[in-house]
Amino acid sequence: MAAFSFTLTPPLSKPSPSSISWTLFSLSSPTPLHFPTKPLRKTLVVFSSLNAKPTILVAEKLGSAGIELLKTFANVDCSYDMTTEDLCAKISLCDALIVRSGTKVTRQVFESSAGRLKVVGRAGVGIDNVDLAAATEHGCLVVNAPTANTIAAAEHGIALLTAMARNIALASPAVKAGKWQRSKYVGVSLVGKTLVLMGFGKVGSEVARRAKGLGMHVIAYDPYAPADRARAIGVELVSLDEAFLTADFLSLHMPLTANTSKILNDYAFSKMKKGVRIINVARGGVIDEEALLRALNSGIVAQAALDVFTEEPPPKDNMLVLHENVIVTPHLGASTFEAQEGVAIEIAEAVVGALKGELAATAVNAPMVPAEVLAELAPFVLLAEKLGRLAVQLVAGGGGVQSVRITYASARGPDDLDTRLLRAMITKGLIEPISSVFVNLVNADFTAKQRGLKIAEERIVLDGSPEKPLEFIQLQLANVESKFAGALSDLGAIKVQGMVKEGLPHLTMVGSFGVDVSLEGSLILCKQVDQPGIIGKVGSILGEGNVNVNFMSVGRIAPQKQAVMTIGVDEEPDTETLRKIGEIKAIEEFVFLKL
Ligand SMILES: NC(=O)C1=CN([C@@H]2O[C@H](COP(=O)(O)OP(=O)(O)OC[C@H]3O[C@@H](n4cnc5c(N)ncnc54)[C@H](O)[C@@H]3O)[C@@H](O)[C@H]2O)C=CC1
Ligand SMILES: O=C(O)C(=O)COP(=O)(O)O
Repeated sequence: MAAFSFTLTPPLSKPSPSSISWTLFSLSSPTPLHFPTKPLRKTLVVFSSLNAKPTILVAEKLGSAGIELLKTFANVDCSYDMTTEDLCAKISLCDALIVRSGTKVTRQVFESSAGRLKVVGRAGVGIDNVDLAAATEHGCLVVNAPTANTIAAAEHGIALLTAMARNIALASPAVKAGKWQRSKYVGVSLVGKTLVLMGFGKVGSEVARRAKGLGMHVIAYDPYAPADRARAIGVELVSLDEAFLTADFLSLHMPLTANTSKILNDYAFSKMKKGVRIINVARGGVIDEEALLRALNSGIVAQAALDVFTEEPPPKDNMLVLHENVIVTPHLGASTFEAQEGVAIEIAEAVVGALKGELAATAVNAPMVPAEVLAELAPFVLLAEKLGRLAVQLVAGGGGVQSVRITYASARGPDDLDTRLLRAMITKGLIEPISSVFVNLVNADFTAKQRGLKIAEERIVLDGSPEKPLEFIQLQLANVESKFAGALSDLGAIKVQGMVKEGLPHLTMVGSFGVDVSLEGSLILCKQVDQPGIIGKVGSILGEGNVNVNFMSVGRIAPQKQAVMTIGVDEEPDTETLRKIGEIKAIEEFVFLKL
């Protein structure tokens, strides 16, 4: 992110519903808008504060190092053990919320925030307690802390595995109660036994390393895991059926999703060897708990060690918890001092970064755009938004746009250009001027879909330097009428095209007319019959109206034929000035556009 700085400035487009607003990648221009200028230092503004510091609500216990870090940037409200009602009541006063697994961040929470909540930080891995669809619809970024508790979770998995195999959890209270029952607590050995890992991601891999050290034969079921990573650790990836058929111990390390929900069910247990032992430090919901109870009672499952439950805390009469062959812990996987300090710092950095405008590397509901891609795309990001704003203002009537065709011309191969950011900004430009919706990278595709805006993207590979990510961007809006007929292409679509020159966005084509104007301030487009004196007349009228002209350019089909004049202006002309321009005889049509 070295090429960017982040400033706190008012949003460009419209007032925010709260003191903090998300104006993703709007440009705040630190120099007066005169043309030509030197390239500006771009400032990406994601959140712009109109007044005080942002407020971050920490809803569950977080390591002190993380709290201290948050306090350097924001007002921090640590309110633990809130009811849903308490949370909903507070949330409209908060810009960010940090939770662990104990808080359900439901649609109701996002609705109650009334647009103020911009970041939810999950201080841990699993985000199954956050309604991601609702977050995205509300333009709220969700970030997590996916790495700092990996080892703790893996160590807890191994602790449960060994404690279960040697009956430690049962034997210990018995001894404390004065019972010396050595034959009752004879265990099973681990060496040479097959451990199946369901899910071979960060935690699964760390469990594998440790289990191999215990002499176990480790295999894994994970259709998405890279085979070379498994090979490097000496783990074979197997099919689901093979996993069920061969396991002596089966340990779960997958996220809870629609696909993994109740993946251990009656069918799965029916395939397993009699006497299999189950460990779950992932999520309660990946096991059909009633099916597990049946399998324990029938003897298919000899023992289970559970850290997580479908309902947490589980009800007091939960038959699994009370089962004599089940050992349990209260969701302790991530609960080591070291992991909690690490997670707290990881999430604090992610949340503060997101509030400052950095694209979080751990964003869960937004595309992750690497910093180097972001750096080179920055001027094009601005161009994309400006072209969108310009194109939609050329549409006649308030019906908006139903479809947009975006053409990216580049000397790079089609696979070497990440357009998600550009698409999001074009969507922002097309939608924001005609609605009250704030569009950002999180909700752009959702907002477009919701408004029935179809986006078609195409790439043209041009000769040129692949150093530059793009030569030009072109937008075409089909099936719309235009308030400026000169903006229509031969096929009747509104067409605008632009490129980046010296780091600044430029408009280079309107309809079939080549133009060249820096996309700053506002713009007047005039269509006229090409003849001497027009530029002077328009210039004088604007001068009389105290409107500073920063640039003029004329694009014509041929001498004495029709031409389009683009005039960049710093101030908005009053109606009288615009009326006078319209009265110039040779001018056939004109339009004033705010960028
Ligand atoms: N008990 C606790 O306190 C803790 C629990 N966890 C949980 O452990 C689980 C794993 O965490 P990480 O390893 O950090 O996540 P990860 O994302 O690194 O790994 C998850 C793995 O599951 C795999 N997977 C996804 N869908 C699958 C499917 N249908 N079948 C098989 N594999 C599938 C993925 O390909 C991935 O390799 C998560 O559920 C997380 O919430 C993590 C930390 C602490
Ligand atoms: O990181 C995870 O997925 C966990 O399950 C840890 O949960 P916790 O933060 O301890 O409530």
